[in-house]
Amino acid sequence: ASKEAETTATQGLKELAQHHETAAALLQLVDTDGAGSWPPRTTHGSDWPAALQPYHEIYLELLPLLSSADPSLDDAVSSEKRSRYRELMRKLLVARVNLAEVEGILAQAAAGNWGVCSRRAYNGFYSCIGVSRHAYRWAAIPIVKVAQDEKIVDFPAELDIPWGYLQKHFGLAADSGNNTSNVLLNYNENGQRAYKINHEISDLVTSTEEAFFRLFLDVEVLGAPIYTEMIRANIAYDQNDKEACLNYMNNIGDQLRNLLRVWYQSMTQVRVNKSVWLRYCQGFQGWGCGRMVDGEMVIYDGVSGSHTTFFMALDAFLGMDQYLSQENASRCIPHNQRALCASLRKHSFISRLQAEGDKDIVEASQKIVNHLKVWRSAHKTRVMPYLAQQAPERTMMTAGKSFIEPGSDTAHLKILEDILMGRLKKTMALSSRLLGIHGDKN
Ligand code: HEM
Repeated sequence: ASKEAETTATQGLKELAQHHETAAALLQLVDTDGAGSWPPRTTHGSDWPAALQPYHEIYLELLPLLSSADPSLDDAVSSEKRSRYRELMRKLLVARVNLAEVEGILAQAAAGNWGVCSRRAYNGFYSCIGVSRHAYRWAAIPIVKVAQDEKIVDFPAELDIPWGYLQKHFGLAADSGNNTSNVLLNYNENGQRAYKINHEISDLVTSTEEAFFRLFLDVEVLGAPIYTEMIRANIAYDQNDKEACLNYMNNIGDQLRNLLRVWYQSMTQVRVNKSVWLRYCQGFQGWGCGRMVDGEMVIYDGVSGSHTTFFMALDAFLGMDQYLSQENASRCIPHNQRALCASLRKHSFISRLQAEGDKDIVEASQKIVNHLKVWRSAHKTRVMPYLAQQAPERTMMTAGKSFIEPGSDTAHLKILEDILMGRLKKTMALSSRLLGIHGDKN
């Protein structure tokens, strides 16, 4: 979108924010975390304050060492490779990063002084540190057993101290990166991804990596206008303007169909290849290590598709409960995204729909829920084979579930399938409830 169009969009939102809490929550997200737009605006590297730039350079310099075409099955070889990568990263960080200056910039931003570092640069820096932490944690792609067995990782201060500021700023608590840091903020406004994870392994790995991560951006690009329609639908329903509400609900249905079409077209074997996804895209985004917090060992999960802002917001708009546990949400979802969803959930009118007077809105809601139901069913069917791929150098671990509990791979896959099935069933129940409203009337 042109700058002018974005300004108009923000202006429209400002107007709405005076009337409704949901709009105020979206405006807060767009203005601050989004640096004035959604998906969030970012810059990487050269537009940053000079003191932050070494991080960008170091990640890119070490990128060729991260992934390999032939992961070893020998623990000693893997350990040696990991130590080499980590030592090199530590050495470069110590040599080039002036931590006091970096802290100075982050402290200024924390105090609201954005003159020293634009929000777009701050966003890009969050991505760089998030991805660099994952690189340090694994030090190799594909990830290997010896690294999975490591439950406490001693990060360099250069990666820990900025992370503390960044996590505090965005309002979340995990040691690991999340979908916002590692995926969304990794793209600049031209759709270029700054921190790739595989370097010249094969065309298949490159194209799979590109297509897979790009889908999360595409969902947010297509989801952004839907947030405003949801808010307008809420306002119209609260004002008893049923005709306007119906229009907005129909718009949501149409736009959702388009968004999901992109998802269905992208999550295919041609674009996201099963033979390389698990080893070359997924493992790195996992985490599975942690630290002692108040005398208890806390293990963090890594980046999961379940962090996708759009699906969280849609569930909230429909009045569904949150997929993530409160604990996981507070670890992995930035505060302003959680606040938007909480507000959409609080103002959801779906459970208030009546047979008398709301028939058309009920129908429009049903269409939306049906789209979501079909997506949940497709997601479940399509993704399970990706998780079942062979990766002898590692044990099973999805990004969203670290699997610290023992069990066979089949048992673990069953746990995941059950989780997805549970969510599908809840969506089906909502669909039936909406159908029941008609049933009562007829
Ligand atoms: C190969 C690709 C994928 C695999 C193997 C996969 C796997 C999974 C698994 C195992 C879960 C449940 C555990 C957890 O919470 O992490 C999950 C949940 C979820 N995933 Fe995916 N996923 C894939 C792609 C995607 C994409 C591209 C999106 C969205 C752009 C997405 C969105 C979600 C959402 C929203 C949930 C929460 C459950 C729900 O709302 O039904 N996933 N995924």
